[in-house]
Amino acid sequence: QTEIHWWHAMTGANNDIINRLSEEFNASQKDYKVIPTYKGTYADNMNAGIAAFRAGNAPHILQVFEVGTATMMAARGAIKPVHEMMKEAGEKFDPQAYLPTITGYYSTAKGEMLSFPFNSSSMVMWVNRDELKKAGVNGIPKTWPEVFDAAKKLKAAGHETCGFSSAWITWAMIEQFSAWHNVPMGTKANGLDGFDTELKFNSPLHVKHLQNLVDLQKDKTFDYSGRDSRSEGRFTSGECAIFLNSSGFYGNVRANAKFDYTSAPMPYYPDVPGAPQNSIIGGASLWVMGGKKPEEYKGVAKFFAFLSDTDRQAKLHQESGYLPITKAAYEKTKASGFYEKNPIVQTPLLELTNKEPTENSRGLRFGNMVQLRDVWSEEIEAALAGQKSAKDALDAAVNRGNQMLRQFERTVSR
Ligand SMILES: O=P(O)(O)OC[C@H](O)CO
Repeated sequence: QTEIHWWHAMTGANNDIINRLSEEFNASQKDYKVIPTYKGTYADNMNAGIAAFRAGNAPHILQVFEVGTATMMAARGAIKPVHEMMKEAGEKFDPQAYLPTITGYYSTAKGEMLSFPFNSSSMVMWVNRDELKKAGVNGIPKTWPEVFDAAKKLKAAGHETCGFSSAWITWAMIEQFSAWHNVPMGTKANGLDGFDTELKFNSPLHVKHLQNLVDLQKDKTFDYSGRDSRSEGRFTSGECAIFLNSSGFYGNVRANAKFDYTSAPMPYYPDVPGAPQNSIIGGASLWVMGGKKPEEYKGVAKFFAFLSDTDRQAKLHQESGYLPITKAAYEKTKASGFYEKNPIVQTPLLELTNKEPTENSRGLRFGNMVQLRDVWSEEIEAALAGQKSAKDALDAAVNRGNQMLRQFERTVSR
């Protein structure tokens, strides 16, 4: 039996899904055994995979979050392009079967799929309806000013440590925020049209938004929840009744929240013309590592074909809140009337397709993005702590980020 090692970053309900998929695949045939291993956060997992490649013992499959895409693409030799592997393995593979909004992220300009889309998400606003009602908030807030008002009421009604909050601070307040308001995060369609891109997210709108968060942080009407999603339990525990996080949070919400919850589109500023625009995808894809034996690639290809099966995809989407990866899985879910009964799962799809994407909302691809996020978070944290003005923090985030982008450009052109 040929072993296929799969390193991932999924916890809780999503970890259960990874284990189940591996077991099902292993039971479905005798030649290959998929062995999943949890390696920590997305950033930890990616770093572990890259370090292992250098040491000559990389896993076959590495789950990498969307912001690692440019780095993986540039890592020639370290990766085996998925379209190439599927072809060599003779596995049935039709790139047209997958949703283009998702595959576009993971493909070359020529449309060649480099990594396999697995758990794509978008960001939504998770809401605790019971607490909103208790605080006297009528309906679900749609705009940022409405969220701020609701958060003040929640605070007054007993949510002293958290009026509202968000996981993934930069994903929420810079990346998704820019797309949702149709303002550029950077030039060159946010890097999708070339690595020679420059960051632009220190506009008056971005500064105004960060300033609002800084003001509200003072008495915890907004309370910071960190750079990734490790504090998402603040929603399921009931502490924060409004919480921006991935749509892929659904499984954990269902398993842990003991209240009436739902998801709603991200808030927007109503005075911004055209807002809301459309959201962008997040989550992760599966990269196949380079330097493995043909027999091992055959097994990986078989596993990807197994994952693409319509029923399996539909189930994955419906259970996890991640997006359906194939058109067939989406159509099947829609035709079954699932979304009418489970609107929570439809929210990210409605956001992604809210309007035809523009240069500002097709997505993003910045080199060194994992490190960029840390620098941006550091600056936002300084502003939230009152050490810098919102404007200075965003100017610094942009300037430091641009330097890192130039460094990345030099590395890839070598
Ligand atoms: O929680 P996920 O898996 O949807 O990922 C969220 C962000 O896109 C990670 O960069």
